[in-house]
Amino acid sequence: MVLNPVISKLSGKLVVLASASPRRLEILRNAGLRFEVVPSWFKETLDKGLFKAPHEYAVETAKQKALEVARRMPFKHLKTPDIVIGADTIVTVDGMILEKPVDKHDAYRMLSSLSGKEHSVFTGVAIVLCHEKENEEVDYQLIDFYEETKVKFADLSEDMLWEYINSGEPMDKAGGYGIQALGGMLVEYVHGDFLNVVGFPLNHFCKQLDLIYNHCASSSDQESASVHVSHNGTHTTSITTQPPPNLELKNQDLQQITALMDGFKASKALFTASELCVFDLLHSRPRLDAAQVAQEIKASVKGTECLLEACVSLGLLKSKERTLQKPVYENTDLAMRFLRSDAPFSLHGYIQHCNNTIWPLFSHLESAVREGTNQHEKAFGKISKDVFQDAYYNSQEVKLRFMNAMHSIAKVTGKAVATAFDLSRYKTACDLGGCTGAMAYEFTKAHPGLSVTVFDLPAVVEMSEHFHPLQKDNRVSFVAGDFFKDELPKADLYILARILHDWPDEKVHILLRKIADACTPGCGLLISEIFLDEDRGAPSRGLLQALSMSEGKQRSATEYSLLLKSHGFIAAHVRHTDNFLDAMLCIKV
Ligand SMILES: O=c1[nH]cc([C@@H]2O[C@H](COP(=O)(O)OP(=O)(O)OP(=O)(O)O)[C@@H](O)[C@H]2O)c(=O)[nH]1
Repeated sequence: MVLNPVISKLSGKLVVLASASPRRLEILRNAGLRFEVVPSWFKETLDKGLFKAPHEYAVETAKQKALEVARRMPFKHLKTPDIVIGADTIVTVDGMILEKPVDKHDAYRMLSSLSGKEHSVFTGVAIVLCHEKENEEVDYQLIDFYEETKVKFADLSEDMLWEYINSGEPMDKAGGYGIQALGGMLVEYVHGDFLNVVGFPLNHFCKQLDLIYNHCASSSDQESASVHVSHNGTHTTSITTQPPPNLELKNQDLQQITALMDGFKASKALFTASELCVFDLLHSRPRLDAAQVAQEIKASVKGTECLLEACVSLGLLKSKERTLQKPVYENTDLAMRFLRSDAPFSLHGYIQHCNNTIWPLFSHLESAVREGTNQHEKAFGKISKDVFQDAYYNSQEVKLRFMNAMHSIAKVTGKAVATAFDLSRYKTACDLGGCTGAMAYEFTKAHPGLSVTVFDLPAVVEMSEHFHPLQKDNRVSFVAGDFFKDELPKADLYILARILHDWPDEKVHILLRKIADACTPGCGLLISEIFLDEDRGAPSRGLLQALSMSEGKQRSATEYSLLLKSHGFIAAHVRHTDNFLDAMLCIKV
């Protein structure tokens, strides 16, 4: 017989069936398996609402039944089994999970819900492989799978129902019937494994043993395997071999955790070097040693030495050893391009903002999470009602720092956003909240026929000329106003770059309504944001940024397009730019 070699693989092993079901015992005995029966004490009380699909509930119950026996045996039976098998059978109909009826009325409820309909029978199976270690501890490797069989019942009259219930057969059976006995008379057809309905999917079990013992997952194999077998058009069987709980210390995992734990130290080292203008100094005077750098930045030699060495380890500086002399330092290419304050793509302004604004907010993250509120008061000693009003109408220093931060991000991201779409049909654009105009200049550079009006708060427009490029472009102009309150300049393309994430949906609707009112059909609206993946699992840049945001939230491209759609904008294209920001072009219909 074809399957016998698989069953024979278990000979000589202590196999335990963790089940009180006489049907399971019979099915496995008939297959020639030799085993002990130790019924599980696990109470079948898992919360069904916690499972996405019914089979997950059956599999989890099977696992718990088998694990309970595997863990109990070494203590109560003073022997460790090699293999423990657990199973759980359920019936599903109309979104309900039916187990064994608790009384005759429950049996009536179940059987009448099955009458004249097709239902599914799922049996979840768990195989626990026990590995005894030298110190007498036991490792458990868990393999689980499930099988689905479809069964159709004939129409059942009340008389038939009660006659069957009064036979006593339904009481210890999932769904209230035993297909192998009187219950077989109620059934019109069965699609799939008959024994699965009775309580144990023997064929699938043997295939799984074959996988374990003859193919990939030997009992000592710690790797996971996943195999999906499709039997026929009516049902699909899944086999999932899962790794045991991983008790081994893997260096790669440890490195991942350490990198996360140390992440803040790396950020702070970068912020400090940037704040102390180390990268600017080493740009104008490369190859200084630690004492020379310390003197220039007015810091201690010891502290500077540590900071420089840390920057070398982070790839921001290079050190050159000199025989019998102290090492000297210079910027790496990365520092030259992004960290010196006069570099074309300098992030210096944004780094200062991170250090002075984001860092203090993050140091109160625990309170922010507990309270769900902005931690401005704790971090800066005063309540914040509106981050922008605070940033712009606070001290001159704070305002400049904030504008610098926005400017550096816009310079780094501007080209990718400006060139994401063909905008040749637009002649006039309005960059709402366009701050220093850095993004607007990228748009006019990329689109020769386009003029851009930057619309921002009066305090911003007043300062914006400090940031204008040397070669001024008269296609960029500035208008002062509040986009929530004032009339928007007329344009056939509106740009919202890094604006919407700062606001809750209510405010986004106010702004979009104003833009929609200013638009004629065919006008464009270009939004640029970090678009979260649709399952909101990434990118972490966006998700981490959300932790310190006051009122706003990060959204996926679909979430943005739904907001826009409600104001008559159809999302025409979405571009993931690989830069800081993604972009979406919408058209007013
Ligand atoms: O057609 C049939 N359908 C179902 C059965 C039997 O129903 C029970 C299902 O219950 P469960 O999976 O919880 O298993 P228990 O009997 O409680 O035993 P455990 O100790 O393993 O929890 C099962 O016995 C099926 O065989 C049937 O006989 N015919």
